[in-house]
Amino acid sequence: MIQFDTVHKRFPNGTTAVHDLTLDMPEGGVTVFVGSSGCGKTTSLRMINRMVDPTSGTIRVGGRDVLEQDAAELRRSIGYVIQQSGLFPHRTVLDNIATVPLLLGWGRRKARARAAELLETVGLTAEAGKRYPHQLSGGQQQRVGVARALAADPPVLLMDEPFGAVDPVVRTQLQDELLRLQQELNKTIVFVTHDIDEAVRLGDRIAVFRTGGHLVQCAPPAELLARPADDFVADFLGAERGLKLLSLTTLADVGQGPAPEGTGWELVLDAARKPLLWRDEGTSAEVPVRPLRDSDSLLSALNESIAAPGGLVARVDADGVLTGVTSRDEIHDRAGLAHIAAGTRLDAPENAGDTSDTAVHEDTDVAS
Ligand SMILES: Nc1ncnc2c1ncn2[C@@H]1O[C@H](COP(=O)(O)OP(=O)(O)OP(=O)(O)O)[C@@H](O)[C@H]1O
Repeated sequence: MIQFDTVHKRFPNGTTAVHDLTLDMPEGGVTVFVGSSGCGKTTSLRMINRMVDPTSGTIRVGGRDVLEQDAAELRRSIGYVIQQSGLFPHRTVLDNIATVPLLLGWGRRKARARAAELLETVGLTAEAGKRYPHQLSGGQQQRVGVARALAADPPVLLMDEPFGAVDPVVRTQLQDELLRLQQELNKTIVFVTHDIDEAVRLGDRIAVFRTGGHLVQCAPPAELLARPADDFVADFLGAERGLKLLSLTTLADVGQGPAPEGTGWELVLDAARKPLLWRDEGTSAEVPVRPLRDSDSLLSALNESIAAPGGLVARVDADGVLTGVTSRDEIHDRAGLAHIAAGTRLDAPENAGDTSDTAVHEDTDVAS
């Protein structure tokens, strides 16, 4: 859907922001750009909708060279979300969302009906639509920003640190919303972030840049975490990259057995068989329990198995009813398998063709 072919951007002051970038972004996927500050992520993103034009090279969206299209028209056909939401302060939320449909000549009634529908899609009430942006929280404003970008149903969405300015709890909620929306809408999304955890959570593929606008590696999150192309990528992913990898595997196929009864730590259930707490039979000491579902990650399970007395994790179904317990050892074993699977994926015969776009550059041409 989006193709960069040896794209170079040098600003008039001599700064090379993007260095010979070649990268394909498939339709319906989320590609996340990460890298240290000033490595060219935003410039690369902004060249897609011609807010910045490349010095050389070609960018195609849906097969068409962006430089052959009218810049304003192109921008209206591509959704764009930025960190501070970029909403018009003197227009109501509803009118903000209706901006692009109105520019496209949809007519006021149809544009507002579409805006009202989108308010609901991003989890806001109709009442919020009548307010002005400053009357909403930061997280709500970001939701409006996403709704506005989706208003004309563009196939491509560019998101530049859209959740960078909200607290971690709201950030997680917004990420969940985006994942839910993406399942429904299947847009081609390019997402810029500083936060590697956000990248791992949201990305189908992660492109790691380093200073001077060099792409170092582009690969699916599991592959990136298991097989970083070089020390730069490994350092960027952090010392806990092994744990991050476990956040990508769910508990679903980890075995479970009956909860212990009669001796040591016992799992106390309510009348509906929902876990309440762990209680020590001998001392009557009580410890809280955090039951996990099949969709929870191996990382959450490992965390809970360390915190839980006896190293047992309580497993529940979608209604919160106990299905069994899993031991710390079983979780460890599955974690080891997840690492082996991710680390050897490319060596498997059926994957003989390398699926990653890895470009390790030797020169260190930083901004001059
Ligand atoms: N209009 C401009 N004129 C001159 N230099 C620019 C301009 N815009 C960006 N740059 C420079 O280009 C380089 C890449 O900037 P860019 O904003 O793309 O990086 P980034 O990876 O998005 O950074 P951050 O993570 O800090 O937002 C930086 O050195 C920046 O100072």
